[in-house]
Amino acid sequence: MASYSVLHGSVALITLQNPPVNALSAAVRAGITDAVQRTLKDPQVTSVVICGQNGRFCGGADIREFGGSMSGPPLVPMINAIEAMDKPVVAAIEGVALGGGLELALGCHYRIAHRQALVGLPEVTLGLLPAAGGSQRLPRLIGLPAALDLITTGKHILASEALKLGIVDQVTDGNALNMAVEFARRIVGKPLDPRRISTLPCPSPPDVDFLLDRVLAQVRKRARGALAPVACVGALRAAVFLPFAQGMEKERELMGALFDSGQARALQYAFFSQRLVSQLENHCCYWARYGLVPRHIAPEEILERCLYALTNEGFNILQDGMAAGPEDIDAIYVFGYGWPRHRGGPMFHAGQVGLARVLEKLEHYQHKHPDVPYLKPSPLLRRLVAAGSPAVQKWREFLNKDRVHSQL
Ligand SMILES: CC/C=C\CC(=O)SCCNC(=O)CCNC(=O)[C@H](O)C(C)(C)COP(=O)(O)OP(=O)(O)OC[C@H]1O[C@@H](n2cnc3c(N)ncnc32)[C@H](O)[C@@H]1OP(=O)(O)O
Repeated sequence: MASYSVLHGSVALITLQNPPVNALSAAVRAGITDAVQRTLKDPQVTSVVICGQNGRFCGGADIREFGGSMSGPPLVPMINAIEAMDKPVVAAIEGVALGGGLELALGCHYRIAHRQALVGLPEVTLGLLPAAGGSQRLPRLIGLPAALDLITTGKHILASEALKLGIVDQVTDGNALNMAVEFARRIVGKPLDPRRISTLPCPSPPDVDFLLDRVLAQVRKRARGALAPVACVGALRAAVFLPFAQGMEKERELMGALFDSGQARALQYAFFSQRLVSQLENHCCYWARYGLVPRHIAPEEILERCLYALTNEGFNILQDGMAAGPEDIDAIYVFGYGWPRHRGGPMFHAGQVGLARVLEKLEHYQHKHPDVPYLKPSPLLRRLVAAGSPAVQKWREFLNKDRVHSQL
């Protein structure tokens, strides 16, 4: 939800309330929409400040809502309505203004931030793009090159850097909310048209096509096969070449294609699983509460059982002749499945770890879990170890010999 109060008899304060990061859930969007209506109707109110509860402006759209059907007022018309207000609206940014949170702030006429606050449009890291007007407003505010950098990387930057880029208007080491309220009182009566970012032209360099093509090539190389960074460049291209309303249409169309993609679902799953893992401690408390003694599982055990079973299956695939050599399997993992390039691929990595060690581990886990077939060491792995664990480049010699024998 969002609370509404009036300070000094004339400054409406809208406070986002959805701990811990004041994400823009349906209830928060409804609260903001109601509060905006109240400020419009209240003749005593001459300016508005939007802030977040507990020193955090807003962590963006509520990612947990993405899985279900959307309810409540949509974000885009809500932000457009704020920008269109004829009373100045100031965002008081403390803690974070990320994703939809920054997009909300970009719909305000001014942005005042605490120096340590973090701002950014990290949607790309969730397989999305900033589709609440962020891809159209940010380049109009700070120019195409800087917007391309922020939106295609999704990085968070400090408010002090955001000030240099022109994203925020003022930073303070003190209380950003107090400063925003004082600022809001002072600017009453100043023209608002130049502060409505959607009405501004999008400043772009003369070699704009060259720049967009170069960034597109870079993002394709950096995140092979990822859809979101490419869509982000497409949305920014629209910001340069189309009027705001048509750019918003393009932003919506591109977001539609991303939203239901397996990539977006996978990245959002990864976001929550990363946080769940860090709550492992709490799971221990849960066990203790019910008087259960959990079996201690070291992180290495989880890693080794997954990794060595994968490698083991690679040896079986090689032996069956389904892949010509270990390089085929490694290339699939590095270029198709994001295996860290600096580890060469699962088969190369097995060689680095030591084939004898991989075999020993598989035997150990097979002994503990005899019902798991993937842990039964591959005959090829055994033969390679017996032959003194040759380097990965030599494995083909063993394979060819095996395959000739098996065809006789
Ligand atoms: C039309 C579409 C428009 C816009 C699209 C978007 O806005 S997509 C969302 C963009 N925002 C983000 O990607 C920010 C994601 N959050 C973070 O990066 C961090 O959580 C943050 C805000 C920097 C805070 O970090 P911190 O380390 O302090 O906390 P933690 O990450 O552990 O998060 C605390 C709990 O909050 C939950 N959470 C965070 N952000 C969101 C969110 N946007 N929606 C829903 N929930 C969010 C997080 O899961 C943690 O929950 P818990 O149950 O405690 O594990």
